[in-house]
Amino acid sequence: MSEDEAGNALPSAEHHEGGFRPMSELMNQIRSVDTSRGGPHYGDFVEQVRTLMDRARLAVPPDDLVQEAAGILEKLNDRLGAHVHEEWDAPGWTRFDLPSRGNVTLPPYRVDRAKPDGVEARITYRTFHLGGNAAAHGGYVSLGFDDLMGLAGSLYSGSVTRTASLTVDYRAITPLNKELQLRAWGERQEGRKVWIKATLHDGDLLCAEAHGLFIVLKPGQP
Ligand SMILES: CC(C)(COP(=O)(O)OP(=O)(O)OC[C@H]1O[C@@H](n2cnc3c(N)ncnc32)[C@H](O)[C@@H]1OP(=O)(O)O)[C@@H](O)C(=O)NCCC(=O)NCCSC(=O)Cc1ccccc1
Repeated sequence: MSEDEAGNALPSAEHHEGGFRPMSELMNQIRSVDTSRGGPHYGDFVEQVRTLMDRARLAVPPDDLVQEAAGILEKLNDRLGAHVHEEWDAPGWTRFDLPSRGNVTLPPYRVDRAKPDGVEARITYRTFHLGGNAAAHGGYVSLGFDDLMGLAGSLYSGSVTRTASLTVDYRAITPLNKELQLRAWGERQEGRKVWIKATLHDGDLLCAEAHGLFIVLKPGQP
């Protein structure tokens, strides 16, 4: 994707008017959102991109394969570049039928429960998320927390929130390629400030826990 195309992918002024307005529309009118963007095989595409990232993390290919892969990917990126849209039109936030609502940049998760009193999800850190010594990278653990704590913050407060502060305590290594349990819930709210807690478990083992301050956005705030 060229820089021009990347520029086109940024939110337009129209969509930024009212801050996270499309997200709040999504929270309020979840049933009316078009979940078919990207078509019936979009999930296969996301899965192949994820697998490519897994392979890229650990593969040691010979140079002829490196060149072949780079050539194939360059052609594919050129073709995909012709179909880049701005963020609110992309399937990567509306595909609730897919892990992480179709957002390939997030660790894949499935939400089992999302209510004002809390969110429960199953999340899998993959080979791509390797930090070292078979453990997930702490930044990706934090990414999973941020996304699902943001959801918990919005449901708890009934408004769209942004992360102001996020603290993660890493209690045990987070394993890869295994479904883990992530829970996030609101603790209290004072005005626009919403305090959210979260845990990440591998069965009975607490891998990490987090607490964060989320701020309810004012009308028009980006
Ligand atoms: C909006 C805000 C967070 C707050 O600014 P404003 O609106 O101007 O509000 P103001 O500064 O007046 O504060 C209000 C009250 O809060 C307090 N307080 C504030 N901060 C702190 C603190 N750190 N620590 C402690 N307290 C703090 C502050 O003292 C005040 O308290 P007071 O009322 O006097 O008692 C701004 O700093 C910002 O945009 N930061 C960047 C956010 C960003 O980029 N985040 C990452 C991307 S989001 C994401 O990824 C999530 C996501 C997931 C999934 C899907 C979608 C999204």
